[in-house]
Amino acid sequence: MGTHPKGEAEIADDHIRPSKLSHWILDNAQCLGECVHARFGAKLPFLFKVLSVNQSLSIQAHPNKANAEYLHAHHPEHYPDANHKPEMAIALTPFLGLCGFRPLCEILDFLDVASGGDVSGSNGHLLLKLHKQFPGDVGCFVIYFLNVLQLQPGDAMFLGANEPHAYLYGDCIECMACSDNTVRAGLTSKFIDVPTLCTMLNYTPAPPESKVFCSRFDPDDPFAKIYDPPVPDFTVICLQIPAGTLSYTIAAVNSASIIITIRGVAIGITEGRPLEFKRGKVMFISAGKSVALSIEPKADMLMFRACCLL
Ligand SMILES: O=P(O)(O)OC[C@H]1O[C@@H](O)[C@@H](O)[C@@H](O)[C@@H]1O
Repeated sequence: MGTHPKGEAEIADDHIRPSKLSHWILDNAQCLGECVHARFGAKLPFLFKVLSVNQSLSIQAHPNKANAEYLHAHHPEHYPDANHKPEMAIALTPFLGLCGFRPLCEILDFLDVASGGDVSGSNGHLLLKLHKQFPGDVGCFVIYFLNVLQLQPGDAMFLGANEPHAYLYGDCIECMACSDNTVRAGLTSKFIDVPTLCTMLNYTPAPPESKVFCSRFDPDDPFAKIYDPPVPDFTVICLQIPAGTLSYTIAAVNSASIIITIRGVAIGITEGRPLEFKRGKVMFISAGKSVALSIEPKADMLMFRACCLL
């Protein structure tokens, strides 16, 4: 959901022309909000996704802005744009991922096991699972160097520049800067750029709990939880409206936003027309616009909203 040329959003509303989101934004640049427009130009700065990970995604890291510009200029065949790609994953189901280098003592313990020590707690099940998906791929051994994170629904991890990571299993909401620059390390048949990877990685060891990204409650809205990473490109707001609530207003923010409904049903009125919010429906909301919802109160409603709170 966004305007990256590799997967552009189409507007599925017969009343609206042009139907490509990027073209509509160019014609209606005020929808982005003044601050976003001033900072990023007439472009939506973020990409929003739902990932359903059955087979593990590649072990990878994303370049910072300066490195992304360099890599795109010198190797455009591997680095398709000049933007950085900080990203955040918020678990929808129990979710397994790798993130950042483990504390050194843990890595040393695993090496000890490999040379004949105790074999309990060796992550053998995960190793075999990955090896079944990617036979012979040395990336399978990365589970002994990177933290294995088990996230519960609502938990998040933020992947800043140069942070090694992988998504191994589960469903998540993902938001990132509008880019597709990935430097891969393993668990993939795609291009792996070892020299670039080795020079850029964050090698600082840290415990897994330090890799779980904390959200905060919105003082103005008891139903909103804000995931605000330390980058300007995006923020994600989780809206969870309890069963029994009949109405709720999606508040105006000063940037464009994209909102996806995960659970629940509601009718929103915009420009005098009713729009149905239900599982899988995606709405684009212009900066400064609010949407009043009439909610089907039998069950709770869960929505995620990507925006840019500058
Ligand atoms: O290019 P590959 O290795 O398939 O990785 C691409 C994947 O990268 C991750 O960082 C996420 O942004 C995913 O949404 C994306 O699908």
